Amino acid sequence: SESIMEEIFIKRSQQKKKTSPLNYKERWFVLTQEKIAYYDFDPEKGKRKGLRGSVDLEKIKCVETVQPEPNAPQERTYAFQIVYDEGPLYVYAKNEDVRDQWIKKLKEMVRFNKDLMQKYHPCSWMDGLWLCCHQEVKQAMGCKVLDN
Ligand SMILES: O=C1Cc2cc(OC(F)(F)F)ccc2N1
Repeated sequence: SESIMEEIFIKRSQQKKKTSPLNYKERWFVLTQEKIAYYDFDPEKGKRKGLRGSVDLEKIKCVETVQPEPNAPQERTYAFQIVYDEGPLYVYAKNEDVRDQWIKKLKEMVRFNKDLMQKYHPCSWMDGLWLCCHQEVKQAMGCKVLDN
């Protein structure tokens, strides 16, 4: 189905091993009724290229802001997390307004999902541990209660 929102975000790769380097790539994100997908794109032509991945909205368990990583560069200030059954995904917006628009819309679209999280991690998973609570199990229950 047609797109609801589109945006260029930086995304953080999933770090398979705590010793493997993290990398950050600019991707073209497209939100539709059933999924959030991201693509490679040509910045010169402003053209979308290949699909790189997607997450079905029904698999999402949490969409929240996340604290910037320690010493994050300015382009990774406005961070948010999309948590699904395979773990957390980190996305960085160019400003607070764009980030908050996407979080608001994603929350609205997943509000009836089953197994939504009641607690989340306010900091990211990095190098084998949660930077908020220092638990070393990626599936560890969130350490902060979600209000409202
Ligand atoms: O390795 C990956 C794959 C990925 C996808 C993504 O955005 C989402 F949710 F798929 F739309 C955000 C971050 C990452 N990191």
